Amino acid sequence: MAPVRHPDAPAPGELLGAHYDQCFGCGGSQPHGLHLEARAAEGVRVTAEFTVRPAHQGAPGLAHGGVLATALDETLGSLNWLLRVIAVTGRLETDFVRPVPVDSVLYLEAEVTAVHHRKIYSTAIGRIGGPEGPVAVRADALFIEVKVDHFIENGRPDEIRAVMADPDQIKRARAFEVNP
Ligand SMILES: CCCCCCCC(=O)SCCNC(=O)CCNC(=O)[C@H](O)C(C)(C)COP(=O)(O)OP(=O)(O)OC[C@H]1O[C@@H](n2cnc3c(N)ncnc32)[C@H](O)[C@@H]1OP(=O)(O)O
Repeated sequence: MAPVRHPDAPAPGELLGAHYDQCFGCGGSQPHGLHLEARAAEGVRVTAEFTVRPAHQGAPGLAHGGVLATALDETLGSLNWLLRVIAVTGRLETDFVRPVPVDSVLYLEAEVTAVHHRKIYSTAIGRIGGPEGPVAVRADALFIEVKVDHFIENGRPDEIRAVMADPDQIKRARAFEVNP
């Protein structure tokens, strides 16, 4: 089935903000994290930006492939907020097309292509420098819808309790959006 944008999804252009401040992909409290910023786009699409820092190197002066896969995973994961579905990555298939130098901005675009029961199919592309830049990475992903119990049963109790104690209801909901 074609994906359906939730009526309460953030408006196109709106920054999604971090879903969890300890998230390695988007959280502000991870000094070496990606600090990726995703923005809602039209339909079930997002755009995102991530600046490659020295802490993200694999080879000298170049981004680590696993870090780039994280940027793709994080961007693809943020699509689920537009569907308002709690889901985790089941499969992430990545093409590394071109090396990404430290200090460059990776500009990402992602969209949900189809939904089948609990399965959410999505795709993403990352370009160096901006929307017209050369393609550096691509990914196709399968996210699987889960209940919040997935996190409560599998996560560490201390972190779960800390999130549940947050008086901010939106923050509580978003922490479990994908990966606490
Ligand atoms: C905004 C924030 C962005 C953050 C982005 C970060 C996102 C993440 O990184 S999440 C963390 C990484 N992912 C995980 O930890 C998930 C670990 N895996 C799991 O917990 C489980 O395997 C889980 C929940 C994915 C699936 O388990 P379960 O709920 O038992 O589902 P299961 O019945 O096996 O599968 C459901 C369907 O998905 C399919 N499926 C499951 N896994 C896969 C896979 N890897 N490849 C292909 N198909 C799969 C199954 O075949 C099945 O299909 P169908 O309904 O057609 O028979």
